[in-house]
Formats: sequence, structure tokens, C-alpha cells
Amino acid sequence: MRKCQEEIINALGVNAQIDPEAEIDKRVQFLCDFLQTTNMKTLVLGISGGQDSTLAGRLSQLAVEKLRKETGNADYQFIAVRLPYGEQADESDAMSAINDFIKPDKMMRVNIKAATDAMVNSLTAAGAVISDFNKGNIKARERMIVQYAIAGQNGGAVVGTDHAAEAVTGFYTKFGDGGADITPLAGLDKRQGKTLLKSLNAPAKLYDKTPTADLEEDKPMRPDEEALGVRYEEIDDFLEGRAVSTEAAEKIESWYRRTQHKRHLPIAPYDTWWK
Ligand SMILES: Nc1ncnc2c1ncn2[C@@H]1O[C@H](COP(=O)(O)OP(=O)(O)OC[C@H]2O[C@@H]([n+]3cccc(C(=O)O)c3)[C@H](O)[C@@H]2O)[C@@H](O)[C@H]1O
Ligand SMILES: Nc1ncnc2c1ncn2[C@@H]1O[C@H](COP(=O)(O)OP(=O)(O)OP(=O)(O)O)[C@@H](O)[C@H]1O
Ligand SMILES: [Mg+2]
Repeated sequence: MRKCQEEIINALGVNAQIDPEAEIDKRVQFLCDFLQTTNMKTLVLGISGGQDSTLAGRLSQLAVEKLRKETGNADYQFIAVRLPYGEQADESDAMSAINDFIKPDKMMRVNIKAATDAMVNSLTAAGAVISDFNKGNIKARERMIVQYAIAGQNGGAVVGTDHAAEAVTGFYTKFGDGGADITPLAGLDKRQGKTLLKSLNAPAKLYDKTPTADLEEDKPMRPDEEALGVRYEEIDDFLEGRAVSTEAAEKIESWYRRTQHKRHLPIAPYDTWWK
């Protein structure tokens, strides 16, 4: 195995083999332990209609149901949040994830278009030029603001959907979808997430779907793999310690190096990791 590959696997805590049932139990229990230790009662997560939030949402709902049953305290709750920018192309998938699978205690909908456009207009009026790509990151950060507002009002925590196949490339917005309190999918790669969804009897259309950030208006529903220049199959093989083409390995390692700053707290004078 490549030396850098081994370092990444260890840093991100990936296991090549997983037992789906045991993983589900472990990750639900992790959420339960977190809520009990912090004395919080509410989990909050944006549900996009994509694979990651479908899985993290269902695990969150299972955790609060378990705690309600075990403690007799009815206050534990999961709030799923729909956060479209205007009209969302795969709105029906998002609603199917919520109604047919996650079945959250509560669902809220906040359209982030007005806030996003107002921010872009204010920046433009101040003389800034905001590209479509940069506006995409503003959308991700508006979603973060909404989730923290709901968590703040409910004494709750924001669930993040980061996992190993995303962390390795840093393919998320810093302090946007990367901003969260707890990440129950950490250490899983994309196909392992899919396996957990199958095990939980999720509708196949939700995990067979092409992963997309869907942040850019110039490139609607652009597949992550197109933006990254490497396939999830290759990223997952790499993370499971398998051999991948040199080209794929070098791309993955390059993304990893370039996005190192996203996997750390802001750089302080005593930090040395960034040098
Ligand atoms: N070396 C360094 N040390 C410390 N900080 C550094 C830095 N380099 C950049 N930065 C900071 O980081 C910022 C760039 O990071 P960031 O703002 O995240 O922006 P960036 O990484 O350029 O873009 C985010 C990427 O993630 C994708 N994304 C976003 C959200 C969700 C999903 C999804 O899959 O759903 C995907 C999105 O499509 C885009 O390709 C810079 O503006 C700078 O402030
Ligand atoms: N339209 C949206 N409504 C609600 N939440 C959203 C929306 N778009 C993104 N998010 C939040 O941002 C997170 C990051 O998006 P990302 O695309 O990585 O995950 P996903 O959509 O759940 O899965 P996939 O990677 O398979 O598309 C989502 O998991 C979700 O919590
Ligand atoms: Mg998505």
C-alpha cells in the first residue's frame, strides 16, 4: 500500500470490513451517548434528498426514539430541515427520504434563496464580485446558519454528514456543511454508507442516486465525481487499502493535502501542522 494511503486511512479511521448491523447500532449509540452526556434533547439536520443526509437523518431519528424508550423522557426529538434554494430539482427525493424512510419527529422548511440573494446583493453593492462557485459556498453557509438557529432555539445540536470519502477530498464548504457539532458517519466511505442504508431498508432510489452538491447554478446537479475528477469507487477502494490507478491515487492525495486546513481548527500561532 502507498505510504500516504496508509496515513490517510489511519487519520480518517476507515475500516476495510464492516458489519452493517453492528455499525448502525454503534453509531446510534454514539448519538445517544452524546445527547445524554451533554444533556441535550434535540438533534437537527438538513435533509437534501441525497445519500448522506438520508443516512445521518435516519440514525438521528433512531437515536432519539431509543432514548425516549429507555429513559421515558418524551423531550428527545429529531428535527429534519428542508433547505431548498428556490425550487429544488430533486425535491421529491427529499420528501421521500423524509416521509418514507427517516420519519422525523418534526420537519421544518426554510427556503434559503432570499437570504442568499440578499447577501450576494449586499456584497455586490459593496463592490465585491461573487462568482457562481462562491455563491454556492454562501448557500452552504446559509444552510449552516438555519440549522444553528433551530438548534439554538431548542437547546440542540447540529448533525453533520461528513464521512471519510468526503473528508479525504475536503469536498465540502468550510464552516458551511462542514460546520456541525457531531458527525455520526465519520470513518465510513461512500459504499459503506450505502450498505448501511440497504440494511436499514431505505428506498433504493435514495442510495443509488448520483451524489451531487448541487450548489452551482451554471452546472445544476453536477455530479461530485465530475467536479473531483475521480470516482467514488476509486476513493472507496483507496480508503479500504486496495490498489487504485496511480492517477487516481495521486488525485486523491492531492485533494487531501490541499484541503488539510479544513480538517483542523483555525490555525493558531502555536500550530505547526500547516507548515
Ligand atoms: N491553506 C489554507 N489554510 C487555511 N485556510 C485556507 C487555506 N486555503 C484556503 N483556506 C480558506 O478556505 C477557503 C476555501 O474553502 P471553502 O470556502 O470551503 O471553498 P472551496 O474549498 O474552494 O469550495 C468548496 C468545494 O466543496 C464543494 N462542496 C461544498 C459544499 C457541499 C458539497 C457537497 O458535496 O454537498 C460540496 C463545492 O462544490 C466546492 O467544490 C478560502 O476562502 C480560505 O478562507
Ligand atoms: N437542499 C438541501 N436541503 C437540506 N439540506 C441540504 C440541502 N443541500 C445540502 N444540504 C445539507 O448539506 C449536506 C451536504 O451535502 P452533500 O451533497 O454532501 O450530502 P447529501 O446530499 O446528503 O448526499 P450526496 O453526497 O449523496 O449528495 C447534506 O447532507 C445536507 O445536510
Ligand atoms: Mg447532495
